[in-house]
Amino acid sequence: MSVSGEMILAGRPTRGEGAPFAASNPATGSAIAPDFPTATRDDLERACAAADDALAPFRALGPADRALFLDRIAEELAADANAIVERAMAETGLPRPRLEGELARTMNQLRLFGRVLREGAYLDIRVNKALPDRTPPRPDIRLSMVPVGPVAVFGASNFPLAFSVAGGDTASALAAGCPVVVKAHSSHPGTSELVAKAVARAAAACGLPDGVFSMLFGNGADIGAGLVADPRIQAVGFTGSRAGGTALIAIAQARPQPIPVYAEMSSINPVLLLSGALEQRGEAIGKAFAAALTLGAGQFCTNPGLLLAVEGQGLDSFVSSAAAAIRATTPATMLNRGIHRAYCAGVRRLASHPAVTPLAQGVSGDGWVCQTALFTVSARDFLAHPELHEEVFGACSLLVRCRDAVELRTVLAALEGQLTVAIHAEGADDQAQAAWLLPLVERKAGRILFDGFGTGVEVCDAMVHGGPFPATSDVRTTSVGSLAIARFLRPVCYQNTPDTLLPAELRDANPLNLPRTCR
Ligand SMILES: NC(=O)C1=CN([C@@H]2O[C@H](COP(=O)(O)OP(=O)(O)OC[C@H]3O[C@@H](n4cnc5c(N)ncnc54)[C@H](OP(=O)(O)O)[C@@H]3O)[C@@H](O)[C@H]2O)C=CC1
Ligand SMILES: O=C(O)CCC(=O)C(=O)O
Repeated sequence: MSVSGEMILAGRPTRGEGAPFAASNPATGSAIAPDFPTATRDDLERACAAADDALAPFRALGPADRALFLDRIAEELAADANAIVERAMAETGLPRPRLEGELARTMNQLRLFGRVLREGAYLDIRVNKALPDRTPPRPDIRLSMVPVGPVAVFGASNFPLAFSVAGGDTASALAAGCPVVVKAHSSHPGTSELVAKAVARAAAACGLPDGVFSMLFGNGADIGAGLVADPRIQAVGFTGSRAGGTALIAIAQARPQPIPVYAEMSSINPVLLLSGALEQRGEAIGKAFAAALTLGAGQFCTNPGLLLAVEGQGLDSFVSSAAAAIRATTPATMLNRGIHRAYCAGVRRLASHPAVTPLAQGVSGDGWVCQTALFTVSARDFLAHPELHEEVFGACSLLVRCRDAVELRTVLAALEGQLTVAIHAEGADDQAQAAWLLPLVERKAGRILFDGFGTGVEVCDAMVHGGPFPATSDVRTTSVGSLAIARFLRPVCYQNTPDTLLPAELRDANPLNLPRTCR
């Protein structure tokens, strides 16, 4: 399958009529053919109208048939795997093994939601049968989940497959029964086209209504903002910058009918290095930290951007080992000019900050490459300068040196919400300190992990990839793992409803054989 510059408009390959743009190869800075004409307001209108029309028939399909659709998307992606990976390599500068792994993860996510649909627990079916003899009598009351309606998904630049056109947001929204309109990320339009065509082929093969899936090219301020404002869109999935996420939240809140925006934005993922762990294995943790920091040029929202540790010999051995590993890191190509520019500006800001001292820098290079950087600051200065708490997206981290555990806790308390907090602990004293810190850690992050780093999110039932603002805009949810489907469902209760009028999953005979709570 070749890239031709087409969007998917209500299930069909369509050439936009708006101003065209081209992708750039971040390794060379040169444009990659072809041009991608963008969507017009009319295209946006058609995509949203078709999505709205598709809602009822897509819901009526039932979980088992939607599972077949998700499995079929995975098959279509597998059939086009080589073309998708090669185009993504050219558009993102990410290496083949990373993209092959990401494609496999994308297919597994789709299949995971297929399993979720077949198991049926996501519907949280509750049946309270009538109690006519009770005083007062209880009516028959039954609850199930329904799709919220058409969902807008914004592809992320840093995961061109797993968080993009057929990524976790799209997979979980489709699984919930919501038609999806994707606003493609302009950094990888060719990859987006290939993936969108795979989704469209799957939809056609499953005989689904046209409007179940659309994917539009266009800039954020116009097509992106228009999509969130469209009255037919009922929820938004987004991964990207804090500025972008908060802009979309403002648009969604200003609508006559406000809607939820599930935005995953900014996180510096504090790593707490407790004294016992540093004394026992400071050197090994230093090496492991440098590897986690530089993975994918640090372009992960789970990147370890902040280290908190108490001064001492263990910390010294951590620092010398991490610094040596960082000095040896070769420059890696970043995703695009904007992300490279923002990274360089962030590193310059830290380097020129009077309270901050550089500890190590990686090898530098030409072009849009990431030169790894590690800085340090005292806890006192960190607390006095909130601007040091901001994310620098890329392989840059800041070590906060604390006088004692109480000061470390004070620093942690001053931080904003996070996706992850990692704790390195060894021995009884560290365990006791971790137990003392955990209630605070729980308030800060959606995922707490021991003796590791947050990069590399497992896609499974127990995963939480979320957290308090600004990590995400809704602390109650996750964008990775099977619980992500809950973002796109809402409960509906049926009272004294004739059996034949109930959704199949609520009928007395339980024809779909799904689990239910009956009391
Ligand atoms: N924490 C994280 O997980 C991530 C953080 N980032 C951060 O984001 C920066 C830029 O990266 P990028 O991926 O382009 O993220 P952006 O947030 O800039 O863009 C993401 C998507 O949102 C759209 N968008 C952005 N602003 C608006 C707006 N005001 N109204 C409507 N749509 C909008 C963009 O459209 P368009 O580009 O067409 O305008 C794009 O499709 C990085 O330097 C990094 O700091 C990036 C990726 C992940
Ligand atoms: O590490 C992961 O797999 C998830 C990363 C992520 O969500 C992001 O970087 O935007």
